[in-house]
Amino acid sequence: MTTAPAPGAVPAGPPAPGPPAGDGDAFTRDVLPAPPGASRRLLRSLLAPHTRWVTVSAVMLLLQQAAVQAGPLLVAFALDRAVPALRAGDHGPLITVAVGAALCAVVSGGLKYLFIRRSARISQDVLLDLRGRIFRHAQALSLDFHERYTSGRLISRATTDVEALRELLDEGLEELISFVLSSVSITVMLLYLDWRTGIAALASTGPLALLIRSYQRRSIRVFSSKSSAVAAVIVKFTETVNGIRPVQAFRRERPNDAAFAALNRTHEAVNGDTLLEMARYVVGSRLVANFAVAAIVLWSAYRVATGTLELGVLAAAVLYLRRLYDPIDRLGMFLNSYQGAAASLEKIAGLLAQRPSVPEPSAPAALPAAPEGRPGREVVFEEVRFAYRTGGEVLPRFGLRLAAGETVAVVGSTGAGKSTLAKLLARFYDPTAGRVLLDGVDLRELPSAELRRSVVMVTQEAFLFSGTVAENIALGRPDATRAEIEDAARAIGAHDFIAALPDGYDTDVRKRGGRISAGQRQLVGFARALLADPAVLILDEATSSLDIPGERAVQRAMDTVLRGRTAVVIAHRLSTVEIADRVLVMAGGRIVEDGTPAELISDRGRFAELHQAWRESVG
Ligand SMILES: Nc1ncnc2c1ncn2[C@@H]1O[C@H](COP(=O)(O)OP(=O)(O)OP(=O)(O)O)[C@@H](O)[C@H]1O
Repeated sequence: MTTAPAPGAVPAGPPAPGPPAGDGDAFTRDVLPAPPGASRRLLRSLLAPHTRWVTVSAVMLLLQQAAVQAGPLLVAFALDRAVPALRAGDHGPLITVAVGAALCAVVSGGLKYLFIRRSARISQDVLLDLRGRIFRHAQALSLDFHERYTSGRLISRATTDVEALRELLDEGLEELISFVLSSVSITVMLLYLDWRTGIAALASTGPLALLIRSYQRRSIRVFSSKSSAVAAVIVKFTETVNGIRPVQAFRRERPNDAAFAALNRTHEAVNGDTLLEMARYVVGSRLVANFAVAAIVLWSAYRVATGTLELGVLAAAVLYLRRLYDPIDRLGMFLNSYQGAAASLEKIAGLLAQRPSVPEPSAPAALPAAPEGRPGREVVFEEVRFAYRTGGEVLPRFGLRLAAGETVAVVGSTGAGKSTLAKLLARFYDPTAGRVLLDGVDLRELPSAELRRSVVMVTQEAFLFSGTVAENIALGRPDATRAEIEDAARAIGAHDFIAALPDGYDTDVRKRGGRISAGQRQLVGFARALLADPAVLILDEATSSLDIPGERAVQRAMDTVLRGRTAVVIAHRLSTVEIADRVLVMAGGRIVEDGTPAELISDRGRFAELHQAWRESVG
């Protein structure tokens, strides 16, 4: 069957460049859009399972603060009552004060210990939960997200941003509660001593509130840049380490050093900005506090002079006023950790708000039962068009039918769209228009478990996870027995080299001695695919690391793995093309030739030229 471009299809040619990834792109700015209030909802959902213990901890802290605040009252009682009573020969009140002070010390120490233990457990549980959510979500997000977001940013979200929340939970909330409690108790004391002074002290909190608001507004921006600056450092680090081979091969160390130093300096500068904001706040708040104390003292002195206020009350009021303004620095600490956590939570909420671009179907469909004896499943691309999110149209509208059990080789120049076609079939992306059908069922309607069972893609870089060789082969069928794993390896021709590894199939692939070559990795990838036994198998340049002397072995491995299923092979070898039932030649995103190898050779088109060149290179 041949492809028939639909009428009105976008003309073939190089894809148009996509929109520049400039400042307008949320991905470059590191703050992904999240619905309003998402950070608050996220924090609430994280704390919800701990409501009971959060309440208990808050009560513990309240009682602990009450025990601390009782200290001055006991001193007052000792001076006013206990000392005169002692002079009169009564030891009782002083003993009561001593016992009371000891009790307060024990209760306050004990409660503080319990509070720290409990709050640490809550914060650790919350962080565990949050890190788990980030990890699960990252795994669920689609390929196009990961291509743009990068692993460094994800690491930064799961580490430094989660750490910012830990600071708030561990220290910030305690600071806030002690600030509120001491402010309220001192204000009550002041009002009790002299209500006019109390009201004046309360009035002075107006300018302080304005100061706090402006600090909050400015610092959220600074903290957001701080989190992005840390992320940029981690992104550069991971990119360099992931690409260490080309970095060393092309001597990129020096330019990399310079780029890294620049990012580090930005990080330093942004950190400096957060400290500067904090310093501004502390200086401003002290200024307001000192001004308020001076004004109240001046006014109270005038009242003392006119006889409307006692000197003792003035002295006590001044002492209390100082104590009222002291915790304002502590409030600064809280605001600092709060802003840091708010900026980080916003980024995490933005990440968690991302939805997979290839979502699970809401109404999943099942594949029809395959007719007895028919290998593989039929694949149909129906009026499909495709553009990557960051680029122009790569595949103009096309239709294509692959019969069940057919082995189809796809050839074409680099950038022709071969991998893109394969990725649509494996549903790493959904088509921009049209449908991809597997035995008549739209891939979008298949539950991902069913889809991954039915369609398997083996790529050039057969990735091995940490674990044993056997576990790596069994990836597509974790319940496979050891005998089945070995059978698959034997069928592919990988058994001999695996058996020669230090611990055979139990060799850890990341440990010394377990390192295997690129070609061997590809054989493991083949064994994995054979064991998974999908109805449709896609091999994307999967044989490129296998050496020419092993050609016959490769041929056997390919024959084995392709037999009994529908196969799409992005072919780089003549031998692969020769075993195909059908060849598709792609150019500029279009299928320009389609037929059996023999037909295409006799047609004298592009494939015939390619075939000729291959023949000559093989000699
Ligand atoms: N993730 C992506 N985002 C944006 N554009 C992409 C992406 N991947 C590929 N492209 C573009 O799509 C076009 C087709 O790429 P594709 O990888 O499908 O080609 P190919 O035929 O497999 O090439 P090769 O033989 O070099 O692997 C190219 O122009 C490429 O720049």
